[in-house]
Amino acid sequence: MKTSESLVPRVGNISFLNCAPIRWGLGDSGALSDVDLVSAPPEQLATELLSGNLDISPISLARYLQHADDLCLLPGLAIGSDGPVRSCHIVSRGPLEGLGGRVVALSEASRSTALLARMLLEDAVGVRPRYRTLGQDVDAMLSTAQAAVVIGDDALRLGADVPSGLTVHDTGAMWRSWTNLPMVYAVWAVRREFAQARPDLVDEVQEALTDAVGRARSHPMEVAIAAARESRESRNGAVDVPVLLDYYQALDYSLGERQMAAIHEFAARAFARGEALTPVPARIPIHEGQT
Ligand SMILES: C=C(OC1C=C(C(=O)O)C=C[C@H]1O)C(=O)O
Repeated sequence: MKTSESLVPRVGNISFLNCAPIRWGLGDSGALSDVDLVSAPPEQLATELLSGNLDISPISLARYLQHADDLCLLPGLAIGSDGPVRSCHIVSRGPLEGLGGRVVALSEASRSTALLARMLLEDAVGVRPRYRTLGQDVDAMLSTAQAAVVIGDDALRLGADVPSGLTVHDTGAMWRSWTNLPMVYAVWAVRREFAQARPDLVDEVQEALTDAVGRARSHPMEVAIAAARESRESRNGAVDVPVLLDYYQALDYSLGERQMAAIHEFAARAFARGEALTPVPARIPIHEGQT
């Protein structure tokens, strides 16, 4: 990728293992030197993008749908799964059917999975729990709640080694059996102003990210080894290579027709429940913002 003029785009990257393949791919191609890559948890990236400190970033689908007027979708890229996702779970002490009137703790790190879990519990399982939003610490969450909704590396670790007495319900699998659709947890978004001012840079970043995903897909073992190393260096604890190989098989970074249909379905179901978000996100992504 070669950036035009001197402007270096400020690009977000989720600091979880779900984006380790993209970090690996950007490093492999050398594109890392053409962008100012900012790694942080998803909610922090959303704040930075919406306040103008980032130009392009992954953002939880729920947040994107709340701010669709200010953002454009970057075509072709998302974080989702067609079935189990392995890192977005409802963790419970007993069956989900028993959660009526009980407390379910929602991780403050999540917007999409938190909303999805509420939809699944109320509209698919048919229970009405009470919710409390807490910092993502599974032990602390489960000390005051009957179930917890968790995402990212903590959830991945938990699903790979389930503590006794707990059941892990994968929200990707639940959404798939409810709707027959893949789930899109996050999309890449561009500030509308930036998309209008620098469509050339948006295209370059989009190409670099797509290329990174392709490179990572062709080197699964190298990616899993690099991600395992990354996890050992983080304060949260190691994730083993076989777990990561499975994880990257489950994760889908594409945003095609089926994923767009899934976004519409998610938005429509959430809107019908009274959520403050746009029910029909722009179907034609980026260049629509330039009219
Ligand atoms: C698959 C994941 O995708 C994500 C889930 C998000 C959410 O629930 O709001 C937000 C961004 C992504 O990190 C994950 O975090 O495990």
